[in-house]
Amino acid sequence: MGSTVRTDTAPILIADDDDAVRASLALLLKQAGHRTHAVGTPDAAIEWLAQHPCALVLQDMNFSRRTSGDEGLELLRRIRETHPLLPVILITAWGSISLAVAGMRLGAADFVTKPWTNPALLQAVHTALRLAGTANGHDVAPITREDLDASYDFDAIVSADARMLKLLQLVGRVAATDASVLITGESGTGKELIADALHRNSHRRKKPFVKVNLGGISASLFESEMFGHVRGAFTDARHDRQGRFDLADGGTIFLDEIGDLDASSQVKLLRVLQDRTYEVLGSSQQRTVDVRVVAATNRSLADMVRRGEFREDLLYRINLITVHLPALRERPGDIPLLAHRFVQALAQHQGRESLVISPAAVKWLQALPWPGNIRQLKQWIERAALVTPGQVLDVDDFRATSEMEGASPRTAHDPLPPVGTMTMEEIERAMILKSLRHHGGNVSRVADSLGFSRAALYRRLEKYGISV
Ligand SMILES: Nc1ncnc2c1ncn2[C@@H]1O[C@H](COP(=O)(O)OP(=O)(O)OP(=O)(O)O)[C@@H](O)[C@H]1O
Repeated sequence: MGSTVRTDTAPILIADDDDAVRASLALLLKQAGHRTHAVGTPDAAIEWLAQHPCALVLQDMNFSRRTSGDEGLELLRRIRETHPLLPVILITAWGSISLAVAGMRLGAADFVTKPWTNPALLQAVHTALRLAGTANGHDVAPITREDLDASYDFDAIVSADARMLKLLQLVGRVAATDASVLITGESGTGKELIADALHRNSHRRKKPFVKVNLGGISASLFESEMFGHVRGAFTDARHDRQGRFDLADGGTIFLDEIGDLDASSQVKLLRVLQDRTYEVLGSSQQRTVDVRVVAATNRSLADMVRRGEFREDLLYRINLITVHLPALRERPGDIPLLAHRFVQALAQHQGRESLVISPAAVKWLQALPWPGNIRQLKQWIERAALVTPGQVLDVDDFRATSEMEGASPRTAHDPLPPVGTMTMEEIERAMILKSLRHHGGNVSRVADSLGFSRAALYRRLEKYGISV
């Protein structure tokens, strides 16, 4: 589980009133190569911290007969006041998840639940130590693309946008840790590409990268899909089936469209993410898994938490780090780079070595709003190359696609309804209906033309009550 490379030189402080817990934590951490110091009260913890360097605090939530957890939260608050950058991991009891959530809000680095599993606890400790090292090393100087390419493998990701470069720097740094990462952003902004980059730049790169589209898995199939089943586990289970977690063991599991997960599957996912253990359906055997979790969504999980549609504890579990990808219209400077890269790839692929895109066409593309982001840009270029017999892709070659999809440059005459007459949702609904009519109800083509994945389109069809 993880590596046992020492990333700290200062000791880890263990604060727990139970002698046995202190002793077993100290032993576990010592075996993993860390120095420790243990105390039994919050006051002793604060006193020790005032006089010693410390790499991380592992603290219990209760120090007396009271079991409210208030003492733990108070200790955390005091530590944050004097040591704002020091990572603190809370040890909470199962069932007191709201306490863990309160602690995360106060700035805890992570929480482990009692009874803990040693691999999960060590993974949390190593991740928090590595991330703390990362945070303390924040640069002030802007990063250049050359610097990034010298340190990381981001070959597949085209961008020179300052916001993207900063974000890629963060991706490169957290890739080395086992921290769970949540990638957000509109459809087609490159979330999967970033997930892949996290894996590629991690110590897990030679192990599997397993993508699971949670939007496509029904609640009844969730366990069998994720944890596997043994023959006879249910009526249709004629063979043993390996689950996705097992397939990803040692590597990275990419949970795409995590905002689409129903309530019962959310609990099941939380359990395995918490303990790194699960049971194969139909067998009572517990399995332990060593995975790095990366999740993605184009929905706002914070809003979903507020509406009671997504568990807050699960959100904290999956987003130790959040990476938000800007929409393509927010980084139009990347459009020429992307366009040239896509044309180059096509030229190679189709053996049309001299295929290029004209400067005028690039400029024209830069003025478009790109609701389907980079995926849509790529599709347009592929389509234009398909219909163009010549070697130069020009404005006219794109115009046909644009007219077909009802898009036009922002600088051209304004085809949009007057401000205040339609909401974004109404526009989206109207556009989906228009595209459905145009493509005779062919969902794949509609998804393609709007720059959505099929899953994303189906979600919208359901949301707007459109049946096909
Ligand atoms: N920065 C980039 N450089 C080159 N290609 C990119 C970049 N970003 C995205 N792409 C390409 O655009 C397409 C869409 O990207 P990706 O599938 O990663 O988006 P996504 O955000 O995961 O979409 P969705 O939410 O619909 O699943 C892919 O073909 C990907 O290779």
